[in-house]
Parts: sequence; structure tokens; C-alpha cells
Amino acid sequence: MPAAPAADPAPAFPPPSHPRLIVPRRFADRRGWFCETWNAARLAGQGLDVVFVQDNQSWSARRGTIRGLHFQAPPHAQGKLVRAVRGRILDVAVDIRRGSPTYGRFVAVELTAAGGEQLWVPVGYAHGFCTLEDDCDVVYKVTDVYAPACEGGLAFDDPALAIPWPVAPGEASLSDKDTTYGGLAGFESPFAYDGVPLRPELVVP
Ligand SMILES: Cc1cn([C@H]2C[C@H](O)[C@@H](COP(=O)(O)OP(=O)(O)O[C@H]3O[C@@H](C)C(=O)[C@@H](O)[C@H]3O)O2)c(=O)[nH]c1=O
Repeated sequence: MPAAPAADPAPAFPPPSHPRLIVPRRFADRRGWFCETWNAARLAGQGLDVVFVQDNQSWSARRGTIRGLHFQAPPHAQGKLVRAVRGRILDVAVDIRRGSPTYGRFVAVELTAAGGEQLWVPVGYAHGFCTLEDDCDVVYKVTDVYAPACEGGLAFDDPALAIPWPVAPGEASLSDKDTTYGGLAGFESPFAYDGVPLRPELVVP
């Protein structure tokens, strides 16, 4: 008896511990467009099964504003789903999981209000962004609450990371806090590697 044809393999969605670019569909008509910016069931069906507990928004007045690189340590580690709702940013996620073969490597992707792209930044990654225009609003959902005692950071301009920020370090608009962080040398990460290396592909099949 001939073997039954093999079923189509399930799409190989990346696990939640991998960064991911999500571009929700927009339904355009004469008025403009409509978009579901987050649909828990749909994304769970695509392997991103997470619960958000807080929504954040920041407004940055100037092009060349850099916020980051930030993370919260356990027990309040945060996954973040980031998008620009006004303007454009270069969004960056750095692998800071101890023992990761891609430790210190990063993904950098442009997020635009015009395109509605979203970057999923998993737990175990430091996050930061640079505004590419004046007057940028960034909103993001997070999977744990703000916990100042768990806040940590890395120097955005650490030469060991070599992130190609689109602004000279001396010209970036920064918070006082973000000028105090050290680089990877001597950094003791609170995150352990979970077996999922950082791959360059960010777009879900
Ligand atoms: C992050 C955060 C800050 N705050 C307060 C603390 C402080 O007084 C003020 C500004 O905080 P910060 O300077 O930390 O804001 P900012 O530099 O924009 O911090 C953010 O940067 C990006 C890159 C991230 O990934 C976020 O998770 C967050 O760390 O807002 C909250 O009340 N809740 C929050 O969740």
C-alpha cells in the first residue's frame, strides 16, 4: 500500500526567545486604513504566546535621540513589542544571554509610523532606539511591570557592540542615566542562554 503523502510541515515560526519583525495587515479604504496592532490569539498561533501587562509611550523631540540600551532583570524581565506611531526609529535588540554563541550581537531594524512595523524584543535582549526624525512617538507593550530595582543597561556606544547608530555619539540626545552605563567588558548578565541563537532573519514566514 503506498504511503500516505506527507502532510505539509507546520510553518517554522521562530520561538518567543527570538527577535521578530511583525507587520500587521492594514485594510485600506477611502477613509484611510484599519489595523489590528496586536491580536493575542493570532500571534499565539504563530508561536508568539505572550501576555502583556503594561503599555508604554515615549515622545522624543529631536532626531538623534537615543534611548537605551535597557533591560529589566528577573524576576521582572520584560519582553517588548515596539513600534513607532509618529516618525521613524532605528530599533536595536542586543543578545545579552550568558553563554549565547551570539552574545553581544544585535539586530537593528527601522520602524516607521508609515509602515507600522513592530519589533518583538525578547527577554534576554537589551533594547534601545535612535530617532530618525524630529517628533517621534514610540509605543510598546511589555510582559512585566516597571520595576526600577531591576533596571539595567549597557552603554549604547560600547565599541565592543559597534552598533551603527545614525548619529555621532557626541551629538545624540541622551538621558543622564544613559550616560552612566558601562560596556560589555565586566558586564555580568542576569540572563542565561536558552539554546536559541540570534539569527539575522526577522520576518516570520
Ligand atoms: C520605563 C518606565 C519609566 N518610568 C518613569 C521613570 C522615569 O522617571 C521616567 C523616564 O524613564 P526612563 O528614562 O527609563 O525612560 P526611557 O529611557 O525611555 O526608558 C525606556 O527605554 C526603552 C529603550 C526601553 O526599552 C524601555 O523599556 C525603557 O527602558 O519614566 C515609568 O514610570 N515606568 C516605566 O515603565
